[in-house]
Amino acid sequence: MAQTGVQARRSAVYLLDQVIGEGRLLSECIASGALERLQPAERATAQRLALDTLRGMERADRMLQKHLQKYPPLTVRNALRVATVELCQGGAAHGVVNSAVSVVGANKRTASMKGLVNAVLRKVAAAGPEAWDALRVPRLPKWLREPLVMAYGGDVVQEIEKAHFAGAPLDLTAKHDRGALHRSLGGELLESGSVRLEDSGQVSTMPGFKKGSWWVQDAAAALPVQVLAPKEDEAVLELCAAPGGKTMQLAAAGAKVRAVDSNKNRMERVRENLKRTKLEAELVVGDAMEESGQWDTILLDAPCSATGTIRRHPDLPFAKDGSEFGELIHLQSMMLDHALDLLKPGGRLVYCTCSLLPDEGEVQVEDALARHKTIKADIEALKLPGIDPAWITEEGGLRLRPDYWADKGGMDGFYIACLVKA
Ligand SMILES: C[S@@+](CC[C@H](N)C(=O)[O-])C[C@H]1O[C@@H](n2cnc3c(N)ncnc32)[C@H](O)[C@@H]1O
Repeated sequence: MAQTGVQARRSAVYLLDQVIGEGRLLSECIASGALERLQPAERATAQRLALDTLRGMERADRMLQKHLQKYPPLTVRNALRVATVELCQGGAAHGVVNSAVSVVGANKRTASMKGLVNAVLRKVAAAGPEAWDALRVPRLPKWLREPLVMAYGGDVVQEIEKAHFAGAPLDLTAKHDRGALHRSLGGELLESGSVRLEDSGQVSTMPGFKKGSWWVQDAAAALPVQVLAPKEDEAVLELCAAPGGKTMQLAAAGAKVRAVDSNKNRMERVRENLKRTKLEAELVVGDAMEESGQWDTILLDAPCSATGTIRRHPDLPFAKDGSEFGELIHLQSMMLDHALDLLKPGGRLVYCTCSLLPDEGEVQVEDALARHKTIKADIEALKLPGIDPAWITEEGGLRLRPDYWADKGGMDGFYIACLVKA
């Protein structure tokens, strides 16, 4: 058994311990150096194993519970989960079981459980992918499932869960020429303009990445700037800009962008992204609530629960419990009020969140329209190629869900509204 496989699995188990035990997001763990000591290939394997295990956690636990009389410590449970997902997704039993035994054996506190791990995983391997496939699609935790069932109904939530379980393809936004990007990388050119790839490999080694001809951006996340439709040389205030996917779209369209974000580290990523793509914007590290002046065109991509991105971030339902969402919802309404105050008469503002919760989308805009009598929702701006008019909501926003475009590989959950001042 290759030592590299053991390293990657050990790191995957560590990531799961952090997410489930400490409530940390994978992105935070990785940014703080959790995978730093691994070679690039091991790092990719560790991340893939952690993501696959989080997506399949409910099934893995159901497979394992038959063979466990009581729950072992979290690290051992996570080693069992990683191995179960690998086995049930076709991994070779001998290598997977031996690696899991090595991972557990390498830790003094868990070494005594090597025998248990070996015995349980051999039974899981015998049950195999058939038993796995017969289990239901993993469900969201109750704290998130309940409000979504209230909003969309149980059948839709099951479809959303299917999309979460399937994961997400890789969507790219072209700096200028989407046709050329499609010809160079293949995949599918979506009606909305994104190029969608199924199996990409390492992003930074793909043709055109170093030259800055494109960037990674979910097809749904690329829509708010299309709704705003900035013109060449138009001045745009972009509130909450980092890591800069929308900043690059605005700048590529020729807009003069003032991009504001309060997080210095995240703003560094905007700077790097602009440098790679050779695009320009004025970058401001600061609080959106302290912006002043009057603008014709504003984009507000407010901080939110990010529950629309679970296909890519299956750690979110495990790391969070919804307790901080109330604060975010309050911040969103304050930011929306402030941004509307910064809007000149006749100006337009696009408000968006990558959330599935109506409290962060439909309800925010409905309430803002009630508070600001001079503001109207512009429904025409939402009618973009690839967008079903049935997705336009009562108050005049656009609700996007992971179960939409199911035959094409889905999209992130998003809410977008275009508000104009009389
Ligand atoms: C949804 S993300 C923005 C994503 C970004 N627009 C993009 O497309 O890449 C929300 C951002 O809001 C920022 N943020 C949170 N509170 C803020 C505040 N009070 N002022 C400015 N930015 C804030 C966060 O740092 C985070 O980068």
